[in-house]
Amino acid sequence: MQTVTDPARLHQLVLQWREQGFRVAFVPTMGNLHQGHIELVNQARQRADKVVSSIFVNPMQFGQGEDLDAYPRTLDDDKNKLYDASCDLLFTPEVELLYPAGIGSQTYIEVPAISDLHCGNSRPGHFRGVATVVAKLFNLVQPDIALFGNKDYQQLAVIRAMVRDLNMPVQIVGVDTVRDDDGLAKSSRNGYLTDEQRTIAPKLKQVIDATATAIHSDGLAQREQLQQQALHSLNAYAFVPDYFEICHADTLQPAQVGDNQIVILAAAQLGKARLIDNLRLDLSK
Ligand SMILES: Nc1ncnc2c1ncn2[C@@H]1O[C@H](COP(=O)(O)OP(=O)(O)OP(=O)(O)O)[C@@H](O)[C@H]1O
Ligand SMILES: CC(C)(CO)[C@@H](O)C(=O)[O-]
Ligand code: BAL
Repeated sequence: MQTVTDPARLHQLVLQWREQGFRVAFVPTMGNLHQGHIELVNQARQRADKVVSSIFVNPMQFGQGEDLDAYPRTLDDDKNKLYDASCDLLFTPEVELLYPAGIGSQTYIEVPAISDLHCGNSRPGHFRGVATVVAKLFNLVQPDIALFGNKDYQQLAVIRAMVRDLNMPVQIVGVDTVRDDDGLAKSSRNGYLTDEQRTIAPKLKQVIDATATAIHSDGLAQREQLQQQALHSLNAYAFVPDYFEICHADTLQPAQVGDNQIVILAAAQLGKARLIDNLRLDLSK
């Protein structure tokens, strides 16, 4: 596996592959890799001849007071994991090389409507930062396909909308959430949890599952009450919930009676960790 820090060198290498007719898959990450990331690389490996991954803690998607400085940086360990997963090329740019104009002067991409909801409401400018860096990375890597986790459901929706609206020639693939045995979605930020908080953390998924069971038996007429109950349960378990919303799976707007494609989206603070999780439901079945 080759590691490249210079964007121009990365571009040169992938262009050579393209000239040779190789199909290129891309897995962007912020590092501190876990089995969720490795599943993205494994799926990329199955779908392409060459796999490129990036590790870049993107300052543009972090707000004031968020954990940009504290975000875990474990590059040597990450490189070993990517090597073991047969990644071909790792891109680890410096901030100054990826944002030569400076972040404040950088041309940006704003995906309207969907970026302002849920996580975007709590983290203003977050999805502008995500969409912009992903577009920059796509331009450098020029992948045939790019893989993202369904755990970051809204992020995936923002990226799909960007690719559609800007006619980007890349296929976006969503990969199912990899979980610990007790159901907690693997996340780099789980490392912020104390031992006691780690025992509480799986309750987030349990509350989502209980809400799904209620929707399957009673439908969506009680949507707001179900949301309130879920928030109440999370509070009782010592989370500080950010949002718990039962939404249409595509628009991410509040689900209406009669909608079949549903997603339950939740975010909650537990100690220093902001945890997110979600569940897709198909009510037509
Ligand atoms: N448990 C998981 N299963 C599958 N994919 C995941 C999982 N966690 C993260 N991913 C995906 O990995 C990619 C990189 O995510 P990122 O590096 O931010 O990791 P993360 O664990 O989500 O960290 P964070 O705590 O910052 O949210 C994204 O596409 C994300 O959706
Ligand atoms: C997609 C991404 C790599 C963009 O910085 C990041 O938001 C992430 O790791 O999910
Ligand atoms: N996985 C999403 C990246 C972030 O929280 O900034």
